[in-house]
Amino acid sequence: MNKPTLPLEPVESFDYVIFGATGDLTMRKLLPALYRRFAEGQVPGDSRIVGTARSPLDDESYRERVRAALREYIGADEIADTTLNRFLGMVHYVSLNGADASGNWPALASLLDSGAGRTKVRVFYLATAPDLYGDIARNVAEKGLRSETSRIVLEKPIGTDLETARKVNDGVGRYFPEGSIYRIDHYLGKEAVQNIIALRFANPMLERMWDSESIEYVQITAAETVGLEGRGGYYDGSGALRDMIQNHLLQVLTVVAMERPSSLDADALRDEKVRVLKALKPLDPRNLRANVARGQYVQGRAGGKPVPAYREELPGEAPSRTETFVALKAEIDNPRWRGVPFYLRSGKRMPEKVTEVVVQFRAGEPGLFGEARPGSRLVIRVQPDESVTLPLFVKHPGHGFGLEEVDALSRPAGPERARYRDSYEGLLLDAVKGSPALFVRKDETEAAWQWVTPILENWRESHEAPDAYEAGTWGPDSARELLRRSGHHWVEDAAA
Ligand SMILES: NC(=O)C1=CN([C@@H]2O[C@H](COP(=O)(O)OP(=O)(O)OC[C@H]3O[C@@H](n4cnc5c(N)ncnc54)[C@H](OP(=O)(O)O)[C@@H]3O)[C@@H](O)[C@H]2O)C=CC1
Ligand SMILES: O=C1O[C@H](COP(=O)(O)O)[C@@H](O)[C@H](O)[C@H]1O
Repeated sequence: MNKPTLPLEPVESFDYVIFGATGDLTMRKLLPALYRRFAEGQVPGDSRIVGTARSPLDDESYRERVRAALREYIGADEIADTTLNRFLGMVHYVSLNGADASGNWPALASLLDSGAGRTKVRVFYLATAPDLYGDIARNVAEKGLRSETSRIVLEKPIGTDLETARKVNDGVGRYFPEGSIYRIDHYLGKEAVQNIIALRFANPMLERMWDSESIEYVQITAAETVGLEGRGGYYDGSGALRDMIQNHLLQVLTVVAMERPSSLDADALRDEKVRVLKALKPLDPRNLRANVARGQYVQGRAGGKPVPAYREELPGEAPSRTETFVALKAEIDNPRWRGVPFYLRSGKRMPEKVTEVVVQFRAGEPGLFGEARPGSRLVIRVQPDESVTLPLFVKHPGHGFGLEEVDALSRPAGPERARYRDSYEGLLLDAVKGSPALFVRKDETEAAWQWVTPILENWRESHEAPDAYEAGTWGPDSARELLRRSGHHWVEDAAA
């Protein structure tokens, strides 16, 4: 068997232009990802990273910020001074209001066109508020910055509901063809999420059992221990449904539920994913509580320490109805999945940081070995550690037919297995390579919003507050009730 390795060949030289270059996302995720790829030899030294934002900085002062950020967000033992200095040599800064046509575009254009600039791959990465995306795309195009090989990467969120998502998509789509628009969802960059595709379609045994006849329900959980982390301004206008479910968890659901694609090409994959999103059964707004639980954390504990309530973490005194937890029951109305609940949940201030997919197979018949054996449970752990487990019953060694459970499928992954430490690393280079398979197509985003928007509207109109849950717990009782009604329970309750 060949040992699987990630291709680490260098990509071709590029210019990465980041809008929002002084922001948290750029400093915490984008630049560390580019640095690591550079340090491991994938980024040619004549590439350039051009930061833009309104702050009046020059190359040197911006480089100092980048240096500090890399030291903060990448472990000191991972940074060699010589490598860091070479990386910083690739970094430039142009002070620019991306939404303003009279901004300093000539300076950016002349920097990009200098040297071999026009022949390089050019990636525009939009890491500002999304309501600026249309204006930035227009200015990039009208100021002549788009080249033959340009791509534009859009950070989430693409809008805050269906209408605003369409506005963002149409705004950018006026200046860039869909084939060059890369909507990033960092969950698709996670090794274990990609592995679901391999597990499902490289194992005929699993592939044949992957339907309502064999599977009783699926749970997809993304739990975080953190609270607001200073992002209250953004989060309070968003909430867990927009922040995690509409994008990341629905993307994971598409990978779990899609039909076999005709190939691994971007459009073949995305055609199948969008079919799943379009087959999601609309939730009945008159009976929403039967299918959706939402919560907001109150004081409790995290990491063994007392932590404040969500409302206390927000600036100002105003009460908030923003949900920090959502659990919902989705159904996919197609022949493969009809009648199989897909339980999705995500929350802040949960007892542990864990993202996993649990596929619960149906129970067996009673008889030969006494009572009916519970159905097997395939657990695909995405993070913090990556693993795939499928316990099966075997005969206990010795006389008689006592049974015991053993792990039939197990792929524990220590850090040594994961070549990319962060999912942005692979995705940022995929944009350079012109490989959009792990990015979200316009119709996918809009189909996801189409399904989610009525829930948001219902919450807005109902004026009901989210259910309280103590920080450090698995969410409000309503989340457990949601499954209990169908005779199911969350995986941690099953283990208790
Ligand atoms: N932070 C995170 O972990 C994540 C963030 N996101 C999303 O990414 C986007 C950026 O987030 P984040 O970095 O946290 O936000 P920040 O507020 O930290 O940064 C915003 C950036 O945009 C720049 N900016 C604002 N207005 C303009 C303008 N008119 N022209 C050019 N630049 C401008 C700001 O710089 P200046 O003021 O100097 O212009 C700053 O660099 C948001 O949409 C967010 O929702 C998505 C996933 C995770
Ligand atoms: O997009 C987001 O994701 C993070 C969680 O990402 P993960 O890779 O750590 O699971 C979440 O904290 C943040 O609120 C959200 O905007």
